Amino acid sequence: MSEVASLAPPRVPVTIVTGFLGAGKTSVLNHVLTSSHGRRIAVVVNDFGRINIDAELLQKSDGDVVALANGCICCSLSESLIAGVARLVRQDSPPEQIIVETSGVSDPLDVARAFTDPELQRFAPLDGIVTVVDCELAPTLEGDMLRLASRQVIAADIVLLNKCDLVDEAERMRASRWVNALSPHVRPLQVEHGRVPIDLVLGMGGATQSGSAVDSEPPGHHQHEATFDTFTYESMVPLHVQRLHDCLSQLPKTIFRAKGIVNLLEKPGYPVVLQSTGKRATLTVGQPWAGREPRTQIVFIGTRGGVDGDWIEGQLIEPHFGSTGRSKARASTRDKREEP
Ligand SMILES: Nc1nc2c(ncn2[C@@H]2O[C@H](COP(=O)(O)OP(=O)(O)OP(=O)(O)O)[C@@H](O)[C@H]2O)c(=O)[nH]1
Repeated sequence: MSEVASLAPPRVPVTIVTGFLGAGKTSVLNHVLTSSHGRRIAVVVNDFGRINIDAELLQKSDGDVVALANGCICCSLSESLIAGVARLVRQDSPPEQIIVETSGVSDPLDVARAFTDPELQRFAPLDGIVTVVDCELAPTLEGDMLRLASRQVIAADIVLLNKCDLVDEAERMRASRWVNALSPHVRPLQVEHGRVPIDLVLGMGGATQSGSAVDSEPPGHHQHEATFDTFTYESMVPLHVQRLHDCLSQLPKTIFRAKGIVNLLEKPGYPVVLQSTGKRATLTVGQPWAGREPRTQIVFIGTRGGVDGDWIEGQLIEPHFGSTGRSKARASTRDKREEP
């Protein structure tokens, strides 16, 4: 009997954390991972850009992190998601819970659909979908961006109205009404910096709302690659803080998100974490590079055709580096994907 039990795959519930670009998904994840709950949690993080910056920013150092980059787990990386979850569950000491952080361009119902696979349902059942909303930015979205953000809310079992510190009561109510109009069954929870009660995210006890929505949604209704572009700037040459500041302050509205690790001229020996969402940007000094080679890696994400890599490079590359020095020093890429 005990032998049979040990041969059966463990059942590890999966929570999907989703939300628009920069809404605060990684903040939620870091809050959960660093809180004292005594549970062993593994995470799958997906970044749309070529480099998985989120994996770098996670406050988790053991092996229970699966990083999937350069695509979206709701479409091009769906099989990698399934394989990653399977690997986590089948390891010698499997986690008690898996959290999947989608990229900001993901449609969570498509991610959830991967979990309708009977085999996956057996060992990694979907527990629920948590959608993080930036209550400052969400009401300003339009067109395709608004449609995507709306789908993320419609899919939610729980909605977190994040960044409440940045808005007044009237704006919080506005964001709250927007959520309720889309999804009358959820009561949005107001939070700051992703600080959500842990039990709300872990052990939701079955994907009631998301489960039924998944079944009723037709597949293949969206194409991220048709909607979003990314550009990755990479360089070994230290970057002047003023250049970075000037670039960020002039970013066109078509770029929603920039994030990465910066090798700043003014801060030798330390990587500096760049976070930029909408018109806000922060730089935070990280732990020393130690053995790592200092380099700048910044991913820019925006609308299709709205991310001008040449312009970004023109802003960031130090003018005293001639063309030879530049080509050696940098390796930026307009992130390539299959055309839809
Ligand atoms: N003021 C304020 N800033 C926040 C809050 N939550 C997150 N941020 C900041 O917003 C930026 C984006 O937060 P992340 O948690 O990385 O957002 P994300 O949704 O994971 O971003 P992507 O994965 O790129 O889509 C970071 O600079 C955070 O520190 C909040 O409640 N208030």
